[in-house]
Amino acid sequence: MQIDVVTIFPEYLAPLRAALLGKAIDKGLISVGVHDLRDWTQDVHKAVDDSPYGGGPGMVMKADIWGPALDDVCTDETRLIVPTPAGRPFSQEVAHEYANESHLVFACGRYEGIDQRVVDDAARRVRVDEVSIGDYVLVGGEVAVLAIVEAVARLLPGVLGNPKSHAEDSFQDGLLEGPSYTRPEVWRELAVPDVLRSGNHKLINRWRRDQSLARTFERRPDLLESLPAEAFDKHDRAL
Ligand SMILES: Nc1ncccc1[N+](=O)[O-]
Repeated sequence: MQIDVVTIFPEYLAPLRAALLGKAIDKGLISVGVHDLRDWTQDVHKAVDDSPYGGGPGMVMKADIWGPALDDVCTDETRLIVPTPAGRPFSQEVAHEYANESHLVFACGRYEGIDQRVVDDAARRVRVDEVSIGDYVLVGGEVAVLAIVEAVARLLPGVLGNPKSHAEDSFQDGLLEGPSYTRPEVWRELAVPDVLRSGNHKLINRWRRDQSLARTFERRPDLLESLPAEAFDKHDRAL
């Protein structure tokens, strides 16, 4: 998978090459290009923004800078992703969608966003997604790109050591993951739940499912409501 990021803060994307992603890049599973938007400016001040039509606070990033940058970076295969608080919610399901793509381009907006015509024009040639990683306002899209790329990259075959670990991911079965434990057996007088040391895998799986349902019910009842009835077995319903 080829990932390209266009940003005015290329150094913000340095963590992409660290740790898990660094290994994926070394293995050739992912190649990452980070491009400085200012390379497409023509003026001596390298201006990338201007005041908004219609007035209002802040600055808007210019279409006549973004357009040429995306023309150079995007191909016919590109899925263009624009992180914005006004976007559709990013989720594990969307991460799986993106993991099937061959070329992701991320446009990082700063200030009050990017002139809408950039998205409208790009949509004539490539698939464009405006996505949000949460209902809060960051200063720019770079942090969202780091989050999205990490969520996508870990789904790629060969990136994670143990491919089975996706199966236990939170949200994989639509529920939150329950609690985990490891040695020592007792720590500050807190003992690991006996069932986990019983070796009875049927009981262990049942206990884990109950913990997952209870945690989801308590913290994210919305996830339970969005699951179809057949997602629950008769034991679940008895809870
Ligand atoms: N929440 C956000 N704030 C600023 C830019 C992008 C954002 N997002 O969620 O993708």
